[in-house]
Amino acid sequence: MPAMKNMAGNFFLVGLMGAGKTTLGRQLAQRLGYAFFDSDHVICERTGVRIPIIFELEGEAGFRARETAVIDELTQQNNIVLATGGGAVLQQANRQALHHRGTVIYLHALPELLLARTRHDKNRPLLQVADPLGKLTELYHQRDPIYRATAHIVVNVTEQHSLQMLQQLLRQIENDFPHAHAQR
Ligand SMILES: Nc1ncnc2c1ncn2[C@@H]1O[C@H](COP(=O)(O)OP(=O)(O)O)[C@@H](O)[C@H]1O
Ligand SMILES: O=C(O)C1=C[C@@H](OP(=O)(O)O)[C@@H](O)[C@H](O)C1
Ligand SMILES: [Mg+2]
Repeated sequence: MPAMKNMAGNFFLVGLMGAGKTTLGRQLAQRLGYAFFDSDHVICERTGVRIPIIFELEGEAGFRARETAVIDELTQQNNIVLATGGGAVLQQANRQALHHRGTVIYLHALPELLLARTRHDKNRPLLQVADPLGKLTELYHQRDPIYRATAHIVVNVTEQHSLQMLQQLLRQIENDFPHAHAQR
């Protein structure tokens, strides 16, 4: 029953590193006139350090605990767009909060494209390895089924630029959830 799907008016973006969650999320929020949040940015603002430092000092587990707290807090708002970090769906609590408190959009992209978009960035600790394509392929196989199970909408990310991606995303939201942003 689409009209009931997203009473809170929220949109949550999930997907692997480099899919464009942060970029497209900001543009979607601007288009809808919604507030935009990125869970990674909120964590960095609150800790005062970049993500690699959190991984270094507290390990991935420490980062995940902070991520879960921030996602629980942010998803309780209304009329927001939230770009999550790629690993947010690993925690059951996050999957529940995202799925039930808004419309979840999975930006699906293949490892080769994700590599092209992340290869020069040092801010993603999980990809600072000898074989980042191998790592992205491994993460893709682990996480793709989880993203699909959590999402209400799957958008295929291609080489098209972000404004074209936004148009495609808006069309899919309209088609699949014509009432999804009725509270706007
Ligand atoms: N449609 C696009 N076309 C080309 N580059 C893009 C596009 N969307 C995002 N990017 C670039 O890809 C990189 C990863 O995007 P980002 O939004 O940070 O992804 P995520 O938050 O999913 O990890 C950034 O350098 C961004 O500028
Ligand atoms: O996939 C992951 O586990 C991670 C993705 C990152 O966010 P982006 O998906 O925005 O790059 C960031 O949360 C952290 O480096 C861990
Ligand atoms: Mg991001």
